[in-house]
Amino acid sequence: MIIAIDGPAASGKGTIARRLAALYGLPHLDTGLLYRATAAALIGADRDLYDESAAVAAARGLGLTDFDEVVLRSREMGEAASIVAAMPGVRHALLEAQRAFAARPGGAVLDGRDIGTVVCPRADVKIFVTASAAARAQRRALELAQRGERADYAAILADIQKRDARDSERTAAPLRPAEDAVRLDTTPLGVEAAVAEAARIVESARVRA
Ligand SMILES: Nc1ncnc2c1ncn2[C@@H]1O[C@H](COP(=O)(O)OP(=O)(O)O)[C@@H](O)[C@H]1O
Ligand SMILES: Nc1ccn([C@@H]2O[C@H](COP(=O)(O)OP(=O)(O)O)[C@@H](O)[C@H]2O)c(=O)n1
Repeated sequence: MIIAIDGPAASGKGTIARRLAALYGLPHLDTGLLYRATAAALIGADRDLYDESAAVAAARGLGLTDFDEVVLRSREMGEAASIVAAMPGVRHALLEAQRAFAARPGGAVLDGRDIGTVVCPRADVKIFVTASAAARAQRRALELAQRGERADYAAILADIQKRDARDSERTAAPLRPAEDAVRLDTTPLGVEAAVAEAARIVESARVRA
């Protein structure tokens, strides 16, 4: 079974994807880390983030496991990731590895922006996770504060809105729900309720299959 989870920044898609993967015994790929790692490689090599050929080379050089999540999950890296993610060459360089991950025997759970639309258009289950920008900014502020990163709510809200706009308005694989995705608004839901609702969506897709 392939489960595709998409949605905007800090909507809770990673949390839901990890929990569904554990529930169904499936491997999980957080595809945002690929774009974050591409950006981190450019920054580490002191290259311009808008240099598409350097970004493509960085994307091609990535493994799927060599991630330092402490560095990659910073605010700065989220913003940098969305710059390189708008480049068609970068998306193309990362596509095959994501599809190969999804094609593992037994299936997989992938989360990102274009899993249901581009990476796995034939996924068995597609969930598009949303939440209000205010709820997402609050969650991300709490997450960053827990990790010891300075977390100014207003700045995080502005970051999220800018990144949502860049991700939705780009021409290469923009953030949007697949036509056959089920939408899950987690604004009023805690983690447990959101995961339970996502599991219910998976179960009803399995009944239909
Ligand atoms: N339904 C929820 N209610 C409250 N907090 C949540 C919920 N879902 C996720 N979180 C928290 O919000 C933050 C962002 O969630 P995450 O799953 O990483 O989002 P995304 O992968 O969409 O960026 C994390 O700290 C997570 O624990
Ligand atoms: N499948 C994906 C995953 C992430 N991305 C890009 O990578 C950035 C970081 O993604 P992420 O999922 O790690 O970010 P959060 O939603 O966790 O804040 C996004 O803002 C997108 O620009 C993408 O374009 N396609």
